[in-house]
Amino acid sequence: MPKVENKESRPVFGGKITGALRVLGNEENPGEGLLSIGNYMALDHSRGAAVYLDALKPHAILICGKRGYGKSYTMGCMLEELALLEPAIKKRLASLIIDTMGIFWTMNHPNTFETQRLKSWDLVPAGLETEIFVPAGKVEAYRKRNIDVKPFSISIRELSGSQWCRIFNIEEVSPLGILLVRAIESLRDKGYAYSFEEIINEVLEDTRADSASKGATENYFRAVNSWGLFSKEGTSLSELVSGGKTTVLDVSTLENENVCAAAVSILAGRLYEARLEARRAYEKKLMGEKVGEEEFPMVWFFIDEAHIFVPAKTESLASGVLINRCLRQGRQPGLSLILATQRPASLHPDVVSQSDLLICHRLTSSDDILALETSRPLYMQESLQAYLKKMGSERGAALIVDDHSESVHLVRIRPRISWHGGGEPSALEPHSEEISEKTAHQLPE
Ligand SMILES: Nc1ncnc2c1ncn2[C@@H]1O[C@H](COP(=O)(O)OP(=O)(O)OP(=O)(O)O)[C@@H](O)[C@H]1O
Repeated sequence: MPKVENKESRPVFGGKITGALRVLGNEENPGEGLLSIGNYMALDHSRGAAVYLDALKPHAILICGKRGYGKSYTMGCMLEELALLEPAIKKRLASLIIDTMGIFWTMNHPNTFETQRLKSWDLVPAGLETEIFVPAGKVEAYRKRNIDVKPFSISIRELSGSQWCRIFNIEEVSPLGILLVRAIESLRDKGYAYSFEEIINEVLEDTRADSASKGATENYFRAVNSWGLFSKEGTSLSELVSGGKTTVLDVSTLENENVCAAAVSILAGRLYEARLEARRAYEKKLMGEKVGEEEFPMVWFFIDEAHIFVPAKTESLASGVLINRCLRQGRQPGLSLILATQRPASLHPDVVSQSDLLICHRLTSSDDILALETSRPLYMQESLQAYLKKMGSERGAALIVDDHSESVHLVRIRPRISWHGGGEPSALEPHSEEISEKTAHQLPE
């Protein structure tokens, strides 16, 4: 990775800068742990100096933009760059992406579709070592399509009675809700893992509930069982996340948004706890104490379709942990949160105000622009709308607002080296050159 001491790399749009700008996200970065995300784009749209993001410190990053202008592509570039870091830094970091659209499994394959474009950037197609997890009950369906996946499940006992009520959209004070909460809390009190069968038995044995509520509860849990996301023990965090690893958790088969939010909430809570523990161990090590265990890595937690998990006007099952722990307190334990959305106006306002880096692709809806404008940093000299107008409509172009150097940058995100699975399908046949490139590196059927 080249060392960046580039005096040319000043932001196109000015802003307050002290000395030469080096790396976005950390003014003190010594030229290591850099994510090469693209190049400056001059106002005449010619290519300028390279742009890097800092990966040494934890960050809260919001990526936004209207449909099809590069959000998931940019997240893919960041995942690639984290996977390509120098070994000494890479082993202390881990990437985990919640893939709501089922498009990141393709990262194992080289991007032979854009070989020519990559060449113009001095890049070559390359697949990345990625582990893909899917709900345990869906593993066979993926394997039948020749997609190599691992099973993921959440322990049933991680969810409280009131969380189950949210998942089923049941009022906690209804007869059904009361029965459900009573059964779950009684099982949780026993302190061991339990299955759906044990929940159903607990419900059926409840002497205070009516038979209609019992029957309905039984039906709900039988339906949940068929989603294949829950099990008695659940997948351990260390299986999912470890130093140097890129993990994709594909939740695209889960149709129930509340369940996705519950899964994210549990994972985010566990990541936060694990990092707090790692941080304590690190401090002890600094104080000279012997600490045996391998350190849990600093995690870069990526979430696509973030408006589902941290909505503006209501609370999802994941809102609390994402906002209060990951966003507000995540920096201290070393947890980075990267959220992407098409609809900033539908996001909780704290996401915008707590993000230290905003990567904004094309946006045209006035609601969305206003949502970002409302927490517009004072150092922005023009309105966001004016900046976006200058940026134009090129896919992959992005405005980056960096709270660290208090500056605004116009950047063209680099092409992906690994296969991007989120492109729009076209009714036209691919160009003949693309076909020949593709058949030379055929993707599995
Ligand atoms: N940096 C880039 N360089 C070149 N092409 C890009 C770039 N970013 C995006 N594109 C093109 O735009 C297409 C759409 O990008 P992407 O899939 O990231 O959209 P999105 O913003 O995530 O859309 P959605 O909101 O629908 O998920 C890509 O398939 C690719 O062809």
